[in-house]
Amino acid sequence: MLYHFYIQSKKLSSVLRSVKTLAKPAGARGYSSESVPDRKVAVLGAAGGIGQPLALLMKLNPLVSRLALYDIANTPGVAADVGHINTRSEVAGYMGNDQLGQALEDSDVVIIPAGVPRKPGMTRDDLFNINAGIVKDLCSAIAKYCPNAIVNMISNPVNSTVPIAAEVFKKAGTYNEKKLFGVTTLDVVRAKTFYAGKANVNVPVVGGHAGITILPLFSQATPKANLADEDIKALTKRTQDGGTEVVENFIE
Ligand SMILES: NC(=O)c1ccc[n+]([C@@H]2O[C@H](COP(=O)([O-])OP(=O)(O)OC[C@H]3O[C@@H](n4cnc5c(N)ncnc54)[C@H](O)[C@@H]3O)[C@@H](O)[C@H]2O)c1
Ligand SMILES: O=C(O)C[C@H](O)C(=O)O
Repeated sequence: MLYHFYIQSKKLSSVLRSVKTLAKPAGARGYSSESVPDRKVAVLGAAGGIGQPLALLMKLNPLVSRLALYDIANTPGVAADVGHINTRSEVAGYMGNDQLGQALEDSDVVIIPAGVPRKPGMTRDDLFNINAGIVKDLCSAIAKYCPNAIVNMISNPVNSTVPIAAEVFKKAGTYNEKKLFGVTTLDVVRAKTFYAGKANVNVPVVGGHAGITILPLFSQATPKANLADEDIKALTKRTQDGGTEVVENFIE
């Protein structure tokens, strides 16, 4: 899991750099004594299984200057813990709906792993009823407190939570298609690992983040391997079922 978020964190670095051009004029709110500008990242669902390692990785990211960790429980402890890491960013914990606005205010990037994860035997769609409501409420707050932020949706089912976020932002008049992302980097990482199991390969993955909507393009992979059709089918299936492979191996 940590490895996956390392990759996502690397991708996030380019998102954080692009914040400069997307969200504000260059140099705005920069520290006078530093060349690195002020960038606030908020993690919603920061005390969870994904939120905690993600908070750690954001704390290690030199592009982040302020890190807001929000959850409905346990964020004071998580924020104290992560705050002990001796990197540049200031960490603050926020807990409960009353503190959501403060957590989001001035955020350049919001990352959302809030909600329920699936258990063995469940599909991501089985999470819809609970997570749709959570995501809707969080996105309404984003539209109010940081309407210009880049939003990265991790909460499943990503294929549905991203459209929910889009509709909330459209209704609020804050929707920007260039600033709303579903985090599907795991699919790319899995495709690369199953293709070659090592660095320096590239496998494009298009589509969504569930079952057959995950479409790794092994025919376009580099370096080229001239795989047989059966091998491509098997690699595609393993990539599509990667999340299930992880979930089935977690025992309560
Ligand atoms: N997109 C991806 O690649 C990817 C990868 C892994 C997990 N996920 C999804 O991320 C979500 C979280 O997974 P997890 O393993 O961290 O679950 P978890 O249960 O360990 O953590 C979820 C956290 O969300 C918090 N939460 C619940 N309601 C909230 C609300 N209204 N506001 C703020 N926080 C709230 C909980 O208190 C908890 O700390 C799941 O939906 C899971 O399927 C997506
Ligand atoms: O599969 C899940 O439920 C979690 C995540 O979407 C994953 O792909 O690992």
